[in-house]
Amino acid sequence: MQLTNRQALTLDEFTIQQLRNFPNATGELSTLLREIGLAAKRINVEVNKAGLVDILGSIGAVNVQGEDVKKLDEFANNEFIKVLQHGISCAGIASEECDDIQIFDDEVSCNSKYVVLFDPLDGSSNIDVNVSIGTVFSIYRRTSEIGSPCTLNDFLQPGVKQIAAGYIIYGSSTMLVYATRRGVNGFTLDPSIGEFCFSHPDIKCPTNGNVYSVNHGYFFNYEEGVKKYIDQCQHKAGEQGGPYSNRYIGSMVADVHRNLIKGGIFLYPASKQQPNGKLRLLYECNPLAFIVEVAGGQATDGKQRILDKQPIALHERTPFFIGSKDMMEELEKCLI
Ligand SMILES: O=P(O)(O)OC[C@H]1O[C@](O)(COP(=O)(O)O)[C@@H](O)[C@@H]1O
Ligand SMILES: [Mg+2]
Ligand SMILES: [Mg+2]
Repeated sequence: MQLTNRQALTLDEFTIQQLRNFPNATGELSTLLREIGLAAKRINVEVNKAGLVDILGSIGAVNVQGEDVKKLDEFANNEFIKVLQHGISCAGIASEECDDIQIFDDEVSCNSKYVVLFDPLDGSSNIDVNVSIGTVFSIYRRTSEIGSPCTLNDFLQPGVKQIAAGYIIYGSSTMLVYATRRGVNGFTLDPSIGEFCFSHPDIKCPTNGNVYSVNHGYFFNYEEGVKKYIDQCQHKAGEQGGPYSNRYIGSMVADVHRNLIKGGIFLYPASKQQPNGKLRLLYECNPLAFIVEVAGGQATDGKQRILDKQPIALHERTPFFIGSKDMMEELEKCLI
């Protein structure tokens, strides 16, 4: 039985082929996506042998968010920075694990047009227990002058200005999914050749679904509208007749990936303890909102479209609701 599709384009081949549609393109974005693919493969190798080598557990420090930094968080962060700094397309980065932006000030980087924001490992609480985790990234064209070092303002752009965004999910297989305004495509890592291969063309988010993803433990701390919607999910019959199913992995990339493919909604609302929610606008919510919107879904903070929010600070947090269009519209009615 032939299980590997040998016809599938690799990520590198795919991005090079895409260039044929844009004869004037410089190829910088394609190069950047391939560099991100390389960082992802390096991280994947470590994630896959995490129980065998001394890479589980914490480094014994907290990050700028006040959260415990795991060894794999640090490894993934360093790997991303190294690959992007050695590459030719990125002028600087912002990361969940770095207090401040990192400006690459060598000549090649100063002449690069893109900045990249990322959450190197998403789902930190799942790292040590072999549950799916992810990486999220967001790409903007810089607004500062090419030829000079990038600036903070290059990173504080609303999500609607993203040129591309994506995620890697280290799950039962490892996948890289990325979106440009033209569409969302998915690539599965084929371990036999060590390449991401084109497996999920033109991903569309189903307009409806049966799954809602939320941390029920905080239920009594959510605002009334959110509680009303969750209550509705528990009582309302989904397409298959029964009530909606609750699925909450605790790795947002994995939860949103499932809902993107099968239909569903993910909620991380504000609560009494976390009045701005938990998730970070720039490198968690914006990229996922961009991908899901290009795929036909929606994403809001409960009041406003995520992609329209003007960021004020690098690590700002926001309540986050994202998913299938019809489910998002139902939620909106409850939040009024
Ligand atoms: O345990 P909680 O409060 O439900 O939070 C889980 C959420 O926090 C996150 O782990 C935050 O991401 P990091 O692990 O990158 O900090 C999300 O992936 C996940 O959805
Ligand atoms: Mg995260
Ligand atoms: Mg993280």
